[in-house]
Amino acid sequence: MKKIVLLGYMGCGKSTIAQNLSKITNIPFLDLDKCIEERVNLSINEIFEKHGEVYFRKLEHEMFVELLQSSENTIIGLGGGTPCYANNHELLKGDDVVSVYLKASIDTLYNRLVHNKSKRPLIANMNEEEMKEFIAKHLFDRSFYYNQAKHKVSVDDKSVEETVQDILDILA
Ligand SMILES: Nc1ncnc2c1ncn2[C@@H]1O[C@H](COP(=O)(O)OP(=O)(O)OP(=O)(O)O)[C@@H](O)[C@H]1O
Ligand SMILES: O=C(O)C1=C[C@@H](O)[C@@H](O)[C@H](O)C1
Ligand SMILES: [Mg+2]
Repeated sequence: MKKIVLLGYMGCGKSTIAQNLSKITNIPFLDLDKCIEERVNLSINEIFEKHGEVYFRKLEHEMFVELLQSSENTIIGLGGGTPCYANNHELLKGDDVVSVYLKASIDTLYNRLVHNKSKRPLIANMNEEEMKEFIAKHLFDRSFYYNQAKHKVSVDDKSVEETVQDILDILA
């Protein structure tokens, strides 16, 4: 069964775009972060605080494998770091996987995240200057993994509808 997998940096719009794509295609959407939270009954912040990032990455890998194995067509929105750990990037290349990297510039990400960081533990405690520097370096480190996706869609200066249309074109 086909899995449409959306990936990219925190704030690139994976959850927002996946929800809208799901409405149009009638393919159910599963948000990996939400699935993890429901599995352990803790928020992402609480998992990081109580158990640390290594534990989170292990759960994230297990849940991603599980979602890929389900027998339904689904849209899966990954966490921002998912492709960058536990060889998860190899799973983006599977036969039944349509993986799409939602590519956003540092400025787009910064502008979206600066007032929206509290639920994102990696940046929650940074000031504005630190955040910009962090996003720039982090995106550079992660780009190799994001670029393993089969398709790439630029999201800068696009509305949600325009980005969704770009993905529909890929699926056509
Ligand atoms: N054109 C756009 N496309 C997508 N999101 C947009 C757009 N314009 C503004 N936004 C906003 O940017 C934010 C993107 O956040 P979203 O939670 O969808 O990203 P994410 O990639 O799922 O992040 P995370 O990895 O942290 O879960 C939301 O607040 C959304 O409303
Ligand atoms: O970019 C990341 O590493 C993360 C992104 C979020 O989606 C969550 O999965 C978590 O906050 C880690
Ligand atoms: Mg999300």
